[in-house]
Amino acid sequence: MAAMAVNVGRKMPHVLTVAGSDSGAGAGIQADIKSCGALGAYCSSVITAVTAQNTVGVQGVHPVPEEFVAEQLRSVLSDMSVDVVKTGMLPSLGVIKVLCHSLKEFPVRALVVDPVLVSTSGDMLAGPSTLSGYRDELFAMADIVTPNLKEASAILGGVSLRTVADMRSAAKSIHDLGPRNVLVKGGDLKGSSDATDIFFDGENYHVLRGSRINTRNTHGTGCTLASCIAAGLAKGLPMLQAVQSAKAFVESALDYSKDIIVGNGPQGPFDHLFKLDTHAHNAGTRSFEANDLFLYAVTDPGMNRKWGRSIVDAVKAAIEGGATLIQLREKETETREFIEAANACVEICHSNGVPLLINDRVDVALACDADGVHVGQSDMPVQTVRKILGPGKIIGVSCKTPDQVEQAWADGADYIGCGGVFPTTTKANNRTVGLDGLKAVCLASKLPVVAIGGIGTANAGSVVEVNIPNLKGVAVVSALFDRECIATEARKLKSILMESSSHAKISV
Ligand SMILES: Cc1ncc(COP(=O)(O)OP(=O)(O)O)c(N)n1
Ligand SMILES: Cc1ncsc1CCOP(=O)(O)O
Repeated sequence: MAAMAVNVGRKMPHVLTVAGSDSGAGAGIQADIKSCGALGAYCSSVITAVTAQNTVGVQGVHPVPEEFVAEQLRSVLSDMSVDVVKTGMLPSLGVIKVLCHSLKEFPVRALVVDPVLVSTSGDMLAGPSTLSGYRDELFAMADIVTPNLKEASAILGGVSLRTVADMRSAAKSIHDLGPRNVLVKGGDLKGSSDATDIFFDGENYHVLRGSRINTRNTHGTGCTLASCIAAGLAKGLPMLQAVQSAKAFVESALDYSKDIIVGNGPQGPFDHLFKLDTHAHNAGTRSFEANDLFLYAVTDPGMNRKWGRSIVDAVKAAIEGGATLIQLREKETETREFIEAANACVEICHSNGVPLLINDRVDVALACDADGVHVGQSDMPVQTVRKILGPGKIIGVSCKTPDQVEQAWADGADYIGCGGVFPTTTKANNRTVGLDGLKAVCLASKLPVVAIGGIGTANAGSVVEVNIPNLKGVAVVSALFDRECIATEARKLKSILMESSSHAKISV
């Protein structure tokens, strides 16, 4: 709703990265900021060293004086309500001591330690005294430590790590040094055809298998994984889930970026934001804006049959009348026909700058390269949908309660559909939550919300009057598609929404 567009007073999930700058921007601070941004967490940064590096290797390291690291830490931690601190390159024992001191003065919810000792090109990034600083001071404060095989070996005095069984015992030995959880990353395990990591929480081992992506663009993988874990924790995920979704993100990003070319050296960076490879899938997908929810038109095959219209004509008419988002909710349409219609609708929607989502059917969304999917509480879980569709797509989820809203946020949904706000005959056996239920959902949600269920010209104004900033619009089925002229009804509804929101207290 035009007047519901301002987000006031929302606390952002916040990660502070304490790490080195990588001039080539594949790793370090630059990778951390991009990763957190891609996952929807704010990322502040304390720079511990400036490095001169590129895709060939590290040409120079210029540590930042310890007192100035301390000053940066104080600036951020005293002001910005940081949820999670993530560490990368800590170039001296002094910097580790400064960090431990700051974390005691300004405690945070979680500490993620990526023990950066050696760069992927083999260059040393920390001296021997730093290693003792990790072991003797920082690990005891850490919620998770994420060494690769070389780092795990160095931490444990040079033990050789050649098998998954070795990784398990390394995880246990590192856990004995104090961190609550350990992730030993096996990406470099010789002779392994996949990317197996071992997660140990002090009681249970979890073998996390992933695909090995064949690419030179792996620079910054460790920084990215640790930052994604930190972002997940900042968003409220439990540790194992944060690790699993971070691993899935890194795998998708490596796969997406496998053919991009930046620099001439043996190790290239990858694209955290899924934007650079214009030939890859998801390219050109329009990013989600909450105001797209303003007038959300949801199709219905029964209504189209009743009025003798095709799906494509119905969608064209809704867009002509001003719909800002389309969902194909084709419960009874055969898959072949559904995909053909969806392909045509994607073209129409995109040439009009309107995103298109598919209800429930992730396979159809993939087949037609739709902008995303809307799922309900008993459909495919949001985390699974995200894994399949990747981070660039829009995922909406139906929620009736604050608990469901909390889960949707943690799972990485983009918006909430809340309803039925009013009784409806379009969806059978659907519990009505009323305007009070809608308010409760909006107040609990950090995500934008769209109201659905029994909404039309007669009551759209009362929905707008709920007047909570993250309520961004109405989703309607019968008020558009069970009418003689879809475009006319869309225009009427849109002008009511615009008029009512101009009276709402919150201004644009
Ligand atoms: C925008 C929007 N909100 C809610 C729903 C309902 O989805 P779901 O709970 O999956 O129910 P069905 O649509 O599958 O009957 C929706 N489709 N769109
Ligand atoms: C799909 C759905 N989810 C909750 S209510 C509803 C139906 C909305 O249809 P209508 O706008 O015709 O009431």
